[in-house]
Amino acid sequence: MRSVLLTDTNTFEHVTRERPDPDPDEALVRVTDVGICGSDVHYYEHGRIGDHVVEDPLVLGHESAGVVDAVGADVEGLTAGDRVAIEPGVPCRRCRFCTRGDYHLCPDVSFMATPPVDGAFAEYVAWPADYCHPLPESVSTREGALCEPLSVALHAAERGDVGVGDTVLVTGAGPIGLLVAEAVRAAGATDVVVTDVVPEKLARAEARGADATVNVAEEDLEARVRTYTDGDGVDVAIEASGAEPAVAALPDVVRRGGTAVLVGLPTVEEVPFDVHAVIDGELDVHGSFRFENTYPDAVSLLADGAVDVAGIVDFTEPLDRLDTAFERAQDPTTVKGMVRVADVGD
Ligand SMILES: NC(=O)c1ccc[n+]([C@@H]2O[C@H](COP(=O)([O-])OP(=O)(O)OC[C@H]3O[C@@H](n4cnc5c(N)ncnc54)[C@H](O)[C@@H]3O)[C@@H](O)[C@H]2O)c1
Ligand SMILES: C[C@@H](O)[C@H](N)C(=O)O
Repeated sequence: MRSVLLTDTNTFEHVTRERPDPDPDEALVRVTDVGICGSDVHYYEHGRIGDHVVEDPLVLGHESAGVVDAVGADVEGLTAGDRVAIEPGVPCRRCRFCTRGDYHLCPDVSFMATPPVDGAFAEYVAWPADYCHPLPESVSTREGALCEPLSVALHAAERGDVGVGDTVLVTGAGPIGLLVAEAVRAAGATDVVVTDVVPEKLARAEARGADATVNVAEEDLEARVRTYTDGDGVDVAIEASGAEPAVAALPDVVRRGGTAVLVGLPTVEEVPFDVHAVIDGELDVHGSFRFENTYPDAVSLLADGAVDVAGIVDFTEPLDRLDTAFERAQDPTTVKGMVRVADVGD
């Protein structure tokens, strides 16, 4: 089967590999669609993310979907021909985090495209069948692949305990921020304010229904938020940029008793944070890491038309042009690039 390896920084090698045989509990999936995540681009450019270092050739891509080709002997409920979204993180299923339901916090999770676990820029993937989520007819395989960033967003909205009538600030209008805006809307938020520093990204947020946008390169965020909320601050702020000023601003823009959620990963070691404001205002500050049990909800929301993921896509390239796809993904105005691996999906 065709597969693409990251063999060095900025270097993909197209190779032919043995098609994997599914284990008894696995499905063999013919991959159709893979989204390019910022983390894929980071590994491509730098060969590492923090302590995760690409030491051996690695297949990137963890936002994927496809069509089941075959299943292992013990698999029930999935058959060849089923279209599935592939959940990329499989935990150990035994540790205290797994057994108490927080499987995304499992320290031994195998996460696609995180060294040494191969991802989905390949014709076939063998993956535990219970982490392959069937798609109804109304949900395309492209949308199935984007259940991954949507899951990050749904988990963040849940961590923020976003409820009906809330005013939510989303900092960063990349794929995660735009999908957080969708997720909080689905959770009942009635006012969604989105920030960025790139005008094209803010235009995307506006076109997708943001109630207000703030270009924080030009405007004072705290002043805009105070004006928008009659001086109170927002009920929930979800940080989805990783930018140090956006993280540092959280205590200034959340109302007393409100919630701040940290999704974006700062690239600097330390970020100043006003702890006094957190204590004085009794703010809840929550981290949000990947997701758990979100795929069924993501699929249902897509089937109901309650969220839009396909609209964040800027371009689709075939697997043969993976280098071009990664170059296009690095354009600061790009939100999401997709790779079409096989034309058997929809
Ligand atoms: N916690 C998790 O599980 C998880 C999962 C996926 C991604 N992430 C992280 O979430 C962040 C967002 O991911 P993404 O794929 O959308 O990234 P992205 O880089 O595509 O988008 C980030 C956006 O933030 C904007 N930005 C830059 N400075 C800003 C500022 N000061 N204020 C507001 N916006 C600003 C950028 O212009 C960009 O549009 C990244 O840091 C990523 O590493 C975390
Ligand atoms: C969650 C996922 O999208 C992210 N890139 C990670 O590896 O954690």
